[in-house]
Amino acid sequence: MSEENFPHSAVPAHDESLQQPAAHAQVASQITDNIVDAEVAPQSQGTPALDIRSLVKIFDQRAVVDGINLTVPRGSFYGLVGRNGAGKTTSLSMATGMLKPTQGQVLIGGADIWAQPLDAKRKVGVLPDSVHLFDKLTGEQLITFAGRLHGLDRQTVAQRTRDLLIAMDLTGAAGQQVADYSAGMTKKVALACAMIHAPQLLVLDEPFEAVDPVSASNIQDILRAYVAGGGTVIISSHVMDLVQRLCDHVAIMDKGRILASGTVDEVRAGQSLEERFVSLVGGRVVSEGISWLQSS
Ligand SMILES: Nc1ncnc2c1ncn2[C@@H]1O[C@H](COP(=O)(O)OP(=O)(O)OP(=O)(O)O)[C@@H](O)[C@H]1O
Repeated sequence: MSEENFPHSAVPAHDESLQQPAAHAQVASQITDNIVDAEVAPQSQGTPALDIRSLVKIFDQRAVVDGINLTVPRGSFYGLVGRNGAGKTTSLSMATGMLKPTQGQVLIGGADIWAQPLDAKRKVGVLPDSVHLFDKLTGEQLITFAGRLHGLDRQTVAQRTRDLLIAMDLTGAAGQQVADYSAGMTKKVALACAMIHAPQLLVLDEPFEAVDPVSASNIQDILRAYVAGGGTVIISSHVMDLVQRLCDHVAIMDKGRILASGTVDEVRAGQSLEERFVSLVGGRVVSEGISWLQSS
């Protein structure tokens, strides 16, 4: 995504009207409308946004990611679903250069994440699973810091920080230390940091976990518009309804392997995604409950 095309709705951060929910919703939708990237769209037929080839991670002599292949087309909204411990976070950590694979290759927009890390990392924004932030900074300082780390000039960073604070409904907490944020607010400020350099690809590990429904809807609107403008999003989630509603592609992962991948309609094959997931992955426990848990 071109930096110039990132939203620049020049709404002052201290505009009191932003404290009103309706005004906030209006501004958020204005920002959403603006996250349309004219430069990314024409390339959407070319190189995949993310190409994972024969990726393996061995921990303690156990392959927790066992030779996965995944091609994420540009302009797609891709869901990666799996049970706890399936290997989603490990895969996404390797895909974004945070964890060295035992074997395999990852290309981001054609750039090898290990051989051309600067080129590849410029193209991607990452929301990791467990977020370690400089939490003595305020939310505004943290987003600004992320923008400056990406080499953006001060004015651009200031505009984008303001836009992102509004979009994430964090203007009221902009001056508060991140250490004092709730889990959902921390997730949102981390998401803002992942987006500030207007990457071509967003890799988001459980982006809606702990986020309130209003903020989740606002973030979903932003991500949909980003994809409509040619950006690519990959999210991991356990929530099948969300993935079925939000994503156009999905991969089902279990025990370090991809069991099915493709468009959501292809993968669910006439069933709901949840039914398809359970039928592929199995693991439903048939029991009569825990006897000692019954009230006497
Ligand atoms: N650093 C590590 N050392 C050893 N084992 C690890 C390490 N990190 C992850 N694992 C193991 O790898 C497997 C996959 O973990 P991972 O976090 O990728 O799963 P996940 O699909 O993201 O799970 P969840 O949905 O619960 O977040 C698990 O069995 C986990 O215990």
